[in-house]
Amino acid sequence: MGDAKERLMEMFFSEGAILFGRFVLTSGRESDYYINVKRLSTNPEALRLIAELMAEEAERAGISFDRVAGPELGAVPIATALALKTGKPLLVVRKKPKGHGTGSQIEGEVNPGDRVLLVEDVTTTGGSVLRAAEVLENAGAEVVAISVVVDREEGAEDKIVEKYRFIPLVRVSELFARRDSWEARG
Ligand SMILES: O=P(O)(O)OC[C@H]1O[C@H](OP(=O)(O)OP(=O)(O)O)[C@H](O)[C@@H]1O
Ligand SMILES: O=C(O)c1cc(=O)[nH]c(=O)[nH]1
Repeated sequence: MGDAKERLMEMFFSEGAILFGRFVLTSGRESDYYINVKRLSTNPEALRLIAELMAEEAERAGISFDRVAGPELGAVPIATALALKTGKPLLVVRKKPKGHGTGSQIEGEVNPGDRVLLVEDVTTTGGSVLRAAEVLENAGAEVVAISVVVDREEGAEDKIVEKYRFIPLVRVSELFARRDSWEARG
């Protein structure tokens, strides 16, 4: 765990996954930084580390699950990598039901009583991942935990733990604590 997490945290800096400037977030909030986890989830080494850490942390927490789910879009490669790592089938939760064809909001087979590990790339308010959890529950699934690559420590955890186990791999304060030493390296 230690080495994999350290390497992943280093990659936030080396892969340019932390941006500074003025950003509007999905919740409408504004921020002077942005974590672009897509820089990591599109990098094979980082994606593998994320899947390994998520699988390890779920095991350490004693969480057993039948399926892995990821909300569109940021969590899709992460959930896919975790499905490959664990051998558990994948569910993809759309932001909205598909407007044609099946009309479904969930891709993949979900059955009543399925225990689902729901993953996310970033949590700020937690609103996006909680909406996806509700979609899964409306289909009869049980969300046994929510695992996220980075929690921005802006309130998501408090809301999520009201109902679910929450497993952040990295808290944003851990990244900021490494910023000076990373920059000092030149
Ligand atoms: O905790 P919240 O306040 O809901 O914010 C976090 C959400 O915002 C981002 O998604 P975005 O809407 O940018 O979509 P994308 O993954 O499709 O790029 C991110 O992937 C999370 O889903
Ligand atoms: O809240 C968001 O929309 C958000 C914040 C962030 O740092 N990164 C991201 O992809 N989304």
